[in-house]
Amino acid sequence: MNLIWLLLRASRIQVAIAILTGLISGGTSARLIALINSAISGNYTQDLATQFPILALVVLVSSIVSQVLLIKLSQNAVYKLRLGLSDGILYSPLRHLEELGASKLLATLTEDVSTLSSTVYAIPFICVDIAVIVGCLGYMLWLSGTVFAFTIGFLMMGVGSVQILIGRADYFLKLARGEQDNLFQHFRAITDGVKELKLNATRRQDFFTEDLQVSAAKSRNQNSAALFTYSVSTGWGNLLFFILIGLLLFTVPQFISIAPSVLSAYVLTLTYMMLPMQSILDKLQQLARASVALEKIHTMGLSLAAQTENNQFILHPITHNWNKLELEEVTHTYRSEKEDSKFTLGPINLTFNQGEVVFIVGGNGSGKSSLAKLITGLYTPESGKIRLNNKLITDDNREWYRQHFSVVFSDYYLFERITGLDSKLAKTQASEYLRELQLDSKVEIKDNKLSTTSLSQGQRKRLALLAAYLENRPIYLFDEWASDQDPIFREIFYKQIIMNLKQRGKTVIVISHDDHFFAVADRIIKLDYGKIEYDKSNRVYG
Ligand SMILES: Nc1ncnc2c1ncn2[C@@H]1O[C@H](COP(=O)(O)OP(=O)(O)OP(=O)(O)O)[C@@H](O)[C@H]1O
Repeated sequence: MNLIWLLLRASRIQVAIAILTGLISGGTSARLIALINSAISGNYTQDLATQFPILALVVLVSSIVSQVLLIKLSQNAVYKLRLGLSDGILYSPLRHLEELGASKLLATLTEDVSTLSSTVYAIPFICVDIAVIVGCLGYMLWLSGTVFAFTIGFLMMGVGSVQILIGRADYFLKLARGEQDNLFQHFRAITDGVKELKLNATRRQDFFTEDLQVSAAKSRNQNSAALFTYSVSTGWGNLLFFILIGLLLFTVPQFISIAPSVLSAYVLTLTYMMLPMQSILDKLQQLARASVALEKIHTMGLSLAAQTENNQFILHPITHNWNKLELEEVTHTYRSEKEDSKFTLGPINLTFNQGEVVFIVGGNGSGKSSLAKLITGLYTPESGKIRLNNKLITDDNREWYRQHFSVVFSDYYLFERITGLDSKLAKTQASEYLRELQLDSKVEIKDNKLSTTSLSQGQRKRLALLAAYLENRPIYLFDEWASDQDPIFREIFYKQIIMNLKQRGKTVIVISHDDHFFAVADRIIKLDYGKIEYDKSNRVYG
């Protein structure tokens, strides 16, 4: 049913027209059958001969119009679905996405979306099939109420029994879809961990036989069980038609008197109905896969339409001249299944001022990167408040707040498109920094795009730095940027880039383990097990 909503959301009027033309096609098909039946029963007239091509043409035109409309609608629905789901992911809270994990998100974006696309494509055909069946049922009712009551009673029992089989098949499909997430995780291990797997034959063997093979076999068995049950239900559905025809021919006439013309019309109509019935039964498994996919998207909390985070930032320009950014009793907790292994960052009380260079230091796992996500608004504080220039940051303005930051995370992503190259000055600066970062012989910026991103890790990180630099935001945050750079670039980073940003009035927050360069900082904040150990001015050294 949710699938029908997908179509309805695309355009109600077009759906209504498509259904109407579908019904015309179904009704005319039934009229055509009645005509054929009349002709076979010896009531041949010139009138029937004239009606025949006209009715055939109406069936053709109405079914084509209905299908064309529904195909357009379904393709539009797929288009909206793809964009909606990507939007749903982009506007889901970061923590929620981290908890879901990349493999589940990828499985949904590829597997579930393609399942839904192929099913939505089948809906037009199902609609026309249903219209033909409705038309045929209408004709049978008109032929004889008593025989119709028997037929419909039998068909309902038949549909009930087919439904039980389909329910069982759906159960296997759900299991198979669950296993698909594990398979995707293993596929990621193959692509991301190929070096480690190549280097260690035992690990490769164990991974292959105990993880990948087990998961692939489960997926195969569950899919086979589902497909097997579906084929049984399709076969059973077809058999029921023959049983019905047999009962009408040989048993029912013994209890109810049926005119031979009615009987032959029934048999002819039922035989005609078998084709659309079979086609619907065949497509049921596609529909079931689609509802599993939709349920999966739903339970992942990835809404297809509703945006979970507010994005009204466009309405308000960002504040380039600000005085202070305050974190007041801010906390964030990573919960795990074991309550004793949870990690709590905070309560954190910090104030950042414009034009300050602040270093955040601390041991591995002390909470530096998590604090960076809280400061930049990527994590919503569980408790406590964040204020920018005394303005409280809430769900309504968090998107706007985030636009104040330019960040290079330790697990950064390098986009080809560079923003902030609008002025001539920015373009000159970009070329200067490309030269200084020794990237000018490797990379060019053309039409605001980097000519390549296939570079060494260190070079890619230098490009990420350049991209962030050019964004020209009021606050910069670098998470262990210099960790994999050679001494020359460390020097350029700490002594030129950071200083240049400071001179431009930017606030620079640097997460660093480079104690050689601590003198660059105006202030040093040390974290220990999620708490601030100290927050002290560094000016005496500077
Ligand atoms: N995605 C996550 N899911 C669950 N727990 C997490 C996650 N990220 C971090 N943690 C927990 O939070 C703690 C702090 O991690 P964080 O990455 O903030 O530390 P860090 O100081 O930046 O460490 P490092 O110097 O190694 O980068 C970790 O010890 C871990 O227990």
